[in-house]
Amino acid sequence: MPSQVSYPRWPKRDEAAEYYEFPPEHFLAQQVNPAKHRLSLPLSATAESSQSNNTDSVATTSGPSFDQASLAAVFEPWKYPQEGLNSENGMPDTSTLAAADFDIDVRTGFLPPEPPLSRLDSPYHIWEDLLSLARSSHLRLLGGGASSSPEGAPLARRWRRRVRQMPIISIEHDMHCDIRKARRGHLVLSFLAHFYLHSQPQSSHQPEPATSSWSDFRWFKTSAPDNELEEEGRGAHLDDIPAPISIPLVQLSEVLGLPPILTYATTVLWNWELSDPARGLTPDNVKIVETFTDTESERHFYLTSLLIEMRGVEALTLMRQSLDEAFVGDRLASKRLTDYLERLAGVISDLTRILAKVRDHCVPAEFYWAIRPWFRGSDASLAGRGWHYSGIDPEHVRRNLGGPSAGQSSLIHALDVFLDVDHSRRKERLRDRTPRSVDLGPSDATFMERMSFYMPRHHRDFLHHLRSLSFEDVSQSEPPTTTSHQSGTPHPVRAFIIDRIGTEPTLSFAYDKALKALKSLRDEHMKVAALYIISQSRKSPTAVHASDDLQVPITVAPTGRETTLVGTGGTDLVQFLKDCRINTVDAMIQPTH
Ligand code: HEM
Repeated sequence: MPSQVSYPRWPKRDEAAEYYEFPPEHFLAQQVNPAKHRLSLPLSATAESSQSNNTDSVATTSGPSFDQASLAAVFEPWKYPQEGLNSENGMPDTSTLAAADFDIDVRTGFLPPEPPLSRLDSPYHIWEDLLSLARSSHLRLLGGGASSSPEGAPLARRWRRRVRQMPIISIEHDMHCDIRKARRGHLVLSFLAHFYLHSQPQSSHQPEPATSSWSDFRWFKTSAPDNELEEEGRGAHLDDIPAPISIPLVQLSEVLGLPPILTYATTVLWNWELSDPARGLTPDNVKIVETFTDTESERHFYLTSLLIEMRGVEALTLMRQSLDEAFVGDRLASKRLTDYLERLAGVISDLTRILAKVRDHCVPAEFYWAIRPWFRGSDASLAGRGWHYSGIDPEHVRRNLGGPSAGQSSLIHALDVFLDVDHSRRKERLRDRTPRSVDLGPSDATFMERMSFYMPRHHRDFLHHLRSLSFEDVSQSEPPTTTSHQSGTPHPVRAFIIDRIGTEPTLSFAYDKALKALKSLRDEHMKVAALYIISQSRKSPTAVHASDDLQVPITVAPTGRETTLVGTGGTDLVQFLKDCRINTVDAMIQPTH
């Protein structure tokens, strides 16, 4: 008997939501007891449901920002499910943290099946209030320098004091066992942490306000310590996350399996709501909730990734079906696998088109100078010493964590794992590897491996599981001639295809086609990175004229002309992106096709 493991159901059309034990036939159970059965799970489920109401939304968003006609073209012919998503109506119930699952939904992929909460109620409303207040308190990067208005700096300073003075709220009221609250809590606290740290002036004193304003009375009439200005001036609070944020943030991070910092999951996967709850999750009905700058550029930046995740749901389905076929391994399976790989190439091309459209509403200079610096992680703290989590870590302990990056998208990692793109450069390839300009040889912890640390625990587990899948035990009668894992364990899809190069050339052609599409995605990504980061770094921040509110001091971004550009996750950017592309090409079976 196979060992019994509980996973979420990939729901059929009308099944009730529940967790169940994988049948031994399913590819996710084949590790323990393979049995040759073809699975015919539906491509997408269409359960009917109603939408949860988000009437308490505090969204600061405008409508969807993609050109809807061209967006529709990208999402055609695949139809994103129109139905609402609710656990009462045939959806897997991911609302409990007790579920041993990969938290991947058949209709929403790595996105939660229900819209994320857009506001927490008592007692956590205090965090929400401070987040709302952050927007009206003139918080500027590095204190705003000369661009700050006379009343701006004291307002911001008082906001930071309020953060330090807020009560420490236990997550044990109900947040630790409610995943939607836990996600929203992580989002709010990590936004607060980044607002708090990155709005502090890095040096010298800020000008005092000429007069008191109405809001001074309303929010801060009780205290205005004289030494506060001096404290911030000498950097007393730099790189220090106050206990009212750090304690619940670290606790929630443990619950969610995330580091205590802003991540891709926080800014994208859990940062959306529906314009019209009745219409369900569709590309033209989703909008971003939280931003640092309240700009269209920032919303569109997150939205681009969100739409990629949505379109990627079909890729996950195709991967699952392909693995089923590779497992069955008969002639019909080869035909089906060829078809799935061709379709996967089409989906990846759609991802490329969505990525390219980031240019439509995200202004490069705004992104580089006014938005991206808010993402800085503690590994890029200007003082270069990491962040201290007060109330959690001893005084001398500093944590070095990277800021959010779409490199943390489990979807792109899943594509790499499924197609056997090897970023560690440790596996055997069919040909000599393409040399890199700086060949560092195999690495133990590649950037991509490190990035998985920034994914929610269940998604990281899913990738680990996908990586460890092998049908070696069932194919002993027909052992693969080529191994692709360092350990010698055959990669299920690649080994299947390589074994049939001579007899079924269309199969390897389709596999390479999917890899070519992934390479094109990386080509486009490099163009985007060149536009949004490399070329901006060569300009002056004074070129940012988006609005007075976005004016940033010259010290805020990496100094004007960096010799080695560093990504948000701390990588040598150009070299790294080139390497990712090289590793994609190296996975191809017959790249000259
Ligand atoms: C304006 C848009 C974007 C810019 C400027 C940008 C920039 C970057 C940078 C600087 C890196 C280096 C890693 C690091 O963060 O340290 C990176 C990596 C990465 N980004 Fe983006 N990115 C953008 C959009 C996206 C989107 C929408 C996705 C897909 C959801 C994405 C997926 C990735 C992936 C998977 C990596 C890891 C390297 C790779 O697999 O090729 N990026 N990006």
